[in-house]
Amino acid sequence: MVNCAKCNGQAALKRPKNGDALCRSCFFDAFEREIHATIVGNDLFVRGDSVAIGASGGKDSTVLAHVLNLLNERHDYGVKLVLLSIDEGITGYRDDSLEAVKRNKLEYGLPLEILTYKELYGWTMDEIVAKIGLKNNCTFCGVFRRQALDRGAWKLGVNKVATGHNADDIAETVLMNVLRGDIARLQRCTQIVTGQEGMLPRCKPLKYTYEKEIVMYAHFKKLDYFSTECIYSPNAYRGH
Ligand SMILES: Nc1ncnc2c1ncn2[C@@H]1O[C@H](COP(=O)(O)OP(=O)(O)OP(=O)(O)O)[C@@H](O)[C@H]1O
Repeated sequence: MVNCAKCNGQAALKRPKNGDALCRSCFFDAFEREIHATIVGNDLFVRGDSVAIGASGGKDSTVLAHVLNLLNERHDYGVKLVLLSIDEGITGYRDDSLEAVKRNKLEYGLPLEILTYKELYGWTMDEIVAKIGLKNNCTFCGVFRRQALDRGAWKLGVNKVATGHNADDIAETVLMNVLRGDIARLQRCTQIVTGQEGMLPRCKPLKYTYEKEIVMYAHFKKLDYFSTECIYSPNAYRGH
């Protein structure tokens, strides 16, 4: 038996982040404390903020919604949280993942707003892919989503957006920008708060959280999320 490095009980995992052997409860504690430290250390929220959590139904945004809701109560941030989902119109993917978001809305007691590409742009991603095929479709979708999240946030009257981007996502983005030689983006992409002119600030509370630990946390906490990859992303540069 391996002992928990914190409480000496039975360890349940070895943390990918630092190799510590921890029991479940000490892992939850460390995981949540680190996200709290990121929020406080970077002044991500101030009392009275209204924050839309970009909720895709995937593991990252589900863990983000769960942890923000918990920390907001535990540490009395005084922040109003709302779930904001964008339905890109991808049959067999987003329709299923949005069902997970709807269940989370009930579980966490948070309001949920869903905006669709169809109503915003007149096209679903299914229709776009039928027209342009599986080349550059992720680029379209990414640009649309960024704007859709912003429009949804204005509609909800919030002053900030939080997304579930994690440390692995950011490392991938750094690598992609190096390979593309995109110096401007390389500098921007590691910032914890972004927001181009005229857009609401966006923050990434999971910036220092490892993807593997997010999966472990979601698994041990039995969080309700949808784990399939987008059916239209096999050619995406990120995956490559
Ligand atoms: N359809 C969407 N609606 C709302 N927010 C989204 C949507 N897609 C992505 N996001 C936001 O952007 C973040 C990063 O997007 P990414 O494509 O990595 O998400 P994912 O793999 O679909 O799901 P997740 O990141 O939740 O595991 C998400 O964590 C979420 O906050």
